[in-house]
Amino acid sequence: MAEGSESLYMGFDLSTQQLKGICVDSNLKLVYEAKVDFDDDMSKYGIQKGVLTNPAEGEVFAPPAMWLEAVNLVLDRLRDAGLDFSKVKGLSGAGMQHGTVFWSADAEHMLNSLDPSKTLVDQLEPGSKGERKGAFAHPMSPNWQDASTQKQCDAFDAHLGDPQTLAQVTGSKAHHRFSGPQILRYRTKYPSHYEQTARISLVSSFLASVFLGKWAPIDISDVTGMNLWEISKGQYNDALLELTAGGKDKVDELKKKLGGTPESGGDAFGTISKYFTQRYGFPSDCQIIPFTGDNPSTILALPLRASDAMVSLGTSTTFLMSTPQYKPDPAYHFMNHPTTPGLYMFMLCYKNGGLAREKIRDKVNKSDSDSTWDKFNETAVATPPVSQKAADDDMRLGLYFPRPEIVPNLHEGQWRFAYTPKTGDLEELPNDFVPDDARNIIESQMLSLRLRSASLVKAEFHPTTGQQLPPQPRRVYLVGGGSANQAIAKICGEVLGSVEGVFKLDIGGNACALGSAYKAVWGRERQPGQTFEDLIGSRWDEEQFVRKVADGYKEGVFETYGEAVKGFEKMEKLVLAREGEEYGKLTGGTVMVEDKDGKVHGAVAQSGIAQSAK
Ligand SMILES: Nc1ncnc2c1ncn2[C@@H]1O[C@H](COP(=O)(O)OP(=O)(O)O)[C@@H](O)[C@H]1O
Ligand SMILES: O=C(CO)[C@@H](O)[C@H](O)COP(=O)(O)O
Repeated sequence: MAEGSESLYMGFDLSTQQLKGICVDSNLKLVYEAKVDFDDDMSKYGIQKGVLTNPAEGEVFAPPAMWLEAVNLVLDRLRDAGLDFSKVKGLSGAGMQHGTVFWSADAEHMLNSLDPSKTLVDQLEPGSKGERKGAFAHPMSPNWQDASTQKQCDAFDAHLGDPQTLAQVTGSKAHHRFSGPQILRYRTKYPSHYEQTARISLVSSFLASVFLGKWAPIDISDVTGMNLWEISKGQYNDALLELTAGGKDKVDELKKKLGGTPESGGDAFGTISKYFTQRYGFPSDCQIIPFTGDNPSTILALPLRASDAMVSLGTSTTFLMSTPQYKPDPAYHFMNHPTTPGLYMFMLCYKNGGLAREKIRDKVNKSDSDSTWDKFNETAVATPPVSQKAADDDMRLGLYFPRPEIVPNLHEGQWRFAYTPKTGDLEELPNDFVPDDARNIIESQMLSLRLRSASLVKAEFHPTTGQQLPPQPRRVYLVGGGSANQAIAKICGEVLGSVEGVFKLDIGGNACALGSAYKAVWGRERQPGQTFEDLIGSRWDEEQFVRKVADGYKEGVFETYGEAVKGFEKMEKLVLAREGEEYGKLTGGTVMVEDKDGKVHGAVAQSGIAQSAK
């Protein structure tokens, strides 16, 4: 039973390009939403698409000061829209995963003694206006798009033996953006800043700390995206802490910087700080429910079943499933579920999502300033699957990476191939834009998802005929900015299948912030022992909240893409093998490839560019 229509709950999403704030009532109905767009509203920070870059070192970062400024602005906008903060009984939030924030020793006192007549940024980060005396030991937060830590990643993988073992222990092999390798690099690149760092937050716990008025713990889900947490033991792994901290005797100091992590994802961290009660009128008993990563928060936007998949089309493309199976592998991530012990979140995350699609859209529009999607969509839909006009034609496949990619670990570049399914031949095509790229880039992203999620989906049955169908998701839910796009939805359904079709949440544009708000509802209103799925499921209004936007499984087309997946896998391996030597030199790292006998090994030095591979 809902507590009463007067209770409101807030959810925040601090993502790459925006801070979004929303408000729902106890019945999960969206009542207010507002956002701050960093490029539009915060251009004085010099950011582009929300971040700053240092390409020479592969660094991507953003200033936490900008996020502080955005917190005041988004709350001002919600108040202007009519939100009465005195009704807000609880709030939670999400931060883009894998950003790391370094607080100074003064920060906690500063957070706890803020003057409500002044903005957060003026009090917490006066550093930009003179001597550095602010709340941060380092003015920048390494962003999830950062690729500067290959050396540290190699050390992480090697420390426990190999990438497979690290994945088994922490849920993921070493990744550039994960806090473990990031902290290791930070400690060696900025030793005095590391020394002055009293607390290390993720973006989620950074934002929670601001609302709490003291350092908030990293939650039980986001902590599993750091390459530091031993999932089976529910604690930090000492060997990995030792590597990160630089010695056994430094482990306790690092543990203190990281703070503890409570087991429960629902028990409040405490009540809101008086800065917010006094400045905005929040009630003093408004509870701060654990903030988590944006991806774990997204899977809380609906009662997701184990056979459903979510595809988040934001700056990144991510693929998410909730599953009771823990099957870690270097190719993807497993994390603790944010609310339900015994469940895990399976995730694939690509850097080249929205921005890569925008680049092709700009080519189709023949303009960098026309941000309409109409021509891109018309072209994508008019192009046949994998550009095959007749069944015997070659398939057109490509990789579109304007930024260094995570999956696979490859430097920026574009590659286009013709694949002959009958012979398995791949022939490289000229690397120039052609209009078919509109369809082929969507296919490329979806084929990669299909390839890597194959072991998690199972055979489904046709909803009306009962006929057994090939393994695929039951439903695909699209979220994030790109979910507004009908052509992407259609092609997504054709490639990934999904017996019941492709769906979109129909309650506001932001599933991630919604998931946070639902978490706040659960955190405050659950009965003893009531799971998140149970409470949200009991208040869920399927007809109002969800809309089918495209068909899923289509006999024939799904099988064609099954052939294309084989070519796609081969193409990726070919490009990895070929680019491995150069990439290895650039990053000091290794790239895993498979040889002709199917054995996987690292750093293939294959000079010259193969024009075809059989
Ligand atoms: N109609 C559309 N078609 C395709 N992509 C879109 C559309 N509208 C927005 N986007 C994409 O959504 C992205 C932003 O998604 P969003 O989830 O809001 O971002 P983030 O959470 O990463 O800040 C943009 O980069 C843009 O490419
Ligand atoms: O998981 C990751 C990065 O590791 C990404 O999903 C980020 O969390 C960014 O999300 P968006 O800004 O694309 O929503």
